[in-house]
Amino acid sequence: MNVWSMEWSLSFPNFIIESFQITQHHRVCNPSRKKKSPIHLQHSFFPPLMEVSTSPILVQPITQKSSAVPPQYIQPPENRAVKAPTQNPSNPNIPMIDMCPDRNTNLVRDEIARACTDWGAFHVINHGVPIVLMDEIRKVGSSFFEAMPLSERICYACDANATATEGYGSRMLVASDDAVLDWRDYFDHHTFPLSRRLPSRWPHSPSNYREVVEKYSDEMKLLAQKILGLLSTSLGLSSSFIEDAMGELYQNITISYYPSCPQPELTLGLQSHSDMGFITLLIQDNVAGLQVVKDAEWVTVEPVSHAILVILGDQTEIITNGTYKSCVHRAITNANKPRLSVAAFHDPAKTTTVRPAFEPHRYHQVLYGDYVSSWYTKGPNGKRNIEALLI
Ligand SMILES: O=C(O)CCC(=O)C(=O)O
Ligand SMILES: [Fe+2]
Repeated sequence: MNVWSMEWSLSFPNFIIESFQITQHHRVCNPSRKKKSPIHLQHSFFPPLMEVSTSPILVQPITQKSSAVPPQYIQPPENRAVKAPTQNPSNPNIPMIDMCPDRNTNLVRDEIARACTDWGAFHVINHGVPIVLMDEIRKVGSSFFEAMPLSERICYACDANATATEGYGSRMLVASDDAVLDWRDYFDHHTFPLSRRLPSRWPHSPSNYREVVEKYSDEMKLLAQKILGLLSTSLGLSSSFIEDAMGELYQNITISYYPSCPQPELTLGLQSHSDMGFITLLIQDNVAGLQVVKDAEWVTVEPVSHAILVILGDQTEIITNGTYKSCVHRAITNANKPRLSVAAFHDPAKTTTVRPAFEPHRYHQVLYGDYVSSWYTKGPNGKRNIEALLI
């Protein structure tokens, strides 16, 4: 047993029992089979400490048990979020682009080009995605985390020993056992190609959960294709250039839930990173927490309920030869309210090689599968992975 687990066991003995039960529940419940009652496992024995020396699996149960942040969630001082000045003229709001079909396409394209050059991220409105659908996915997502009992939620736990598996978890970005943990739980859905889409693995409740995620996934794919077309033409490429280079589109939808945190000054909801793929389309609830880097400063992306945030990923930086940079972002925590976001990631197949569209190449070409493996083994740490490809 390491020192950390000893301290943990002294300060949080109830939680140790509970985290062990979570692991056990995961093994016995399968949402597609008849539900088994977890009751028979509860308090059946006190687990030996050796077996529970790993970190807790989920964040949400900690917040219900403790007023202190466990040591594994404490960020080193250089990574902590210092409060941004409320009004800072060098920190303007992220660009807002009106995609209304009545607008002149050249104008929209120019605005997108400027936003991609200056920020690597921008809000879109009048994007064509029904606002009711955006509200519905936020609603079914928060119902999963807040209305479904933990004993049922845990039936959907992802495989904690593999990376990027579908389901309910907390450790997507964690590269090693001694990495600082994110103050976030999530549900990850595999949605495209359709052969990966298995709604029976998604939450059964509320009753419209699966239908809403499917519809939302279809809408996000259409919007992603539209935006990739505009990115391509804004660089003088044919409108299908990036989509063709991407090949078969892989889409994951991650609903992130950031519980309120007793010591937000010590933690991060999600560490600083850029997304691996081409573009991410993100919506948030009305609780601020997402921050992006602009001119070496962290800027908060204020929630706009009907807007969708477009975040450029590393493959877009590679294919545009660095004309458009991927956006470094993170999520901070707060002491008062949980926060929810829904991210739709659009990536190539792992067998696709991505290379710059312009000469001379400033980045090495990369097999996307290799890029993903390096991201998961080294961890994101801002832009470390893409910088390794610079020529
Ligand atoms: O929750 C957010 O606002 C950010 C989520 C995110 O960056 C991610 O999942 O990659
Ligand atoms: Fe991200």
